[in-house]
Amino acid sequence: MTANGNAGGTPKIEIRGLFKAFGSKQVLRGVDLDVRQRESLVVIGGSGSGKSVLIKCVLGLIEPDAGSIKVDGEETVGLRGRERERVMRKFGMLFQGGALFDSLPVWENVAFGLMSADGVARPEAKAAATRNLAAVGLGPEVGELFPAELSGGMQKRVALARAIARKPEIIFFDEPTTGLDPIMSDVINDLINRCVESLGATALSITHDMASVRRIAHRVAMIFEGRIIWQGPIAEIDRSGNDYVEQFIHGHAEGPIQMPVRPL
Ligand SMILES: Nc1ncnc2c1ncn2[C@@H]1O[C@H](COP(=O)(O)OP(=O)(O)OP(=O)(O)O)[C@@H](O)[C@H]1O
Repeated sequence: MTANGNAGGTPKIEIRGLFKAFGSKQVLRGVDLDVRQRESLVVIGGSGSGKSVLIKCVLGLIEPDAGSIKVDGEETVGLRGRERERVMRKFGMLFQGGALFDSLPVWENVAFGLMSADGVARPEAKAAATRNLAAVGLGPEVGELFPAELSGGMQKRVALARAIARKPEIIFFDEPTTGLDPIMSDVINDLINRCVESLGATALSITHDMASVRRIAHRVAMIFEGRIIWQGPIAEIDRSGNDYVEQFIHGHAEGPIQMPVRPL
């Protein structure tokens, strides 16, 4: 992806001192992170390190115990009802697994938000869905199929078409390439870049897939034990000088990140 032009100004998302525990399990322990306007930031980290919890806090699906999450400079922690909806209107999401509605044809999946939240009439919504499907390389005939009739890669494309349908300012990608072969992963990464660029959107993603990170990230942040322990431009990830990042990007079992494994 090309480097982003706007490094200054108000961050699109500004996270400060974010804490979240579930019972006695402290997951986020003071996350500080900025996502700049129109940049693509990817959060990496091991399984269970809190990536999904972090993204859910930003989305308002989980209430943090402490801390601040500003979107365009506006505090969003604690927003409810219409105020929360107004912020949600800026967001598009591509969930792990696609999260398509099995009972609806593809075009209705793509047009769902347009019809239900924006009140767009069915014919216009269908035309918009067809345009969005074309943007991810799918013909209008795919719109008439049901999700179960599609391959995993096509489902991801449909989920991407749905994520961009309402022209969000910020798009969240949760493991966008999980379960795809390397070639289809590359197609999806490329589509993500094109969609984010053509919308002029800001992207916040989480993934384990380093090939995907290298394709879609302007900047990378690594989360470990509930804090951001390294962040920097993607061009610097191979010379981070950080042992945790080194271990993660090379996938070594040995290193400072220890997986608790009990003997058999
Ligand atoms: N609703 C919840 N209730 C209780 N514990 C939770 C809840 N959501 C997440 N956790 C716990 O928080 C920790 C972090 O989970 P999270 O899903 O954020 O990890 P992750 O970094 O996204 O992992 P993965 O890469 O495997 O998806 C885990 O130990 C998980 O069990």
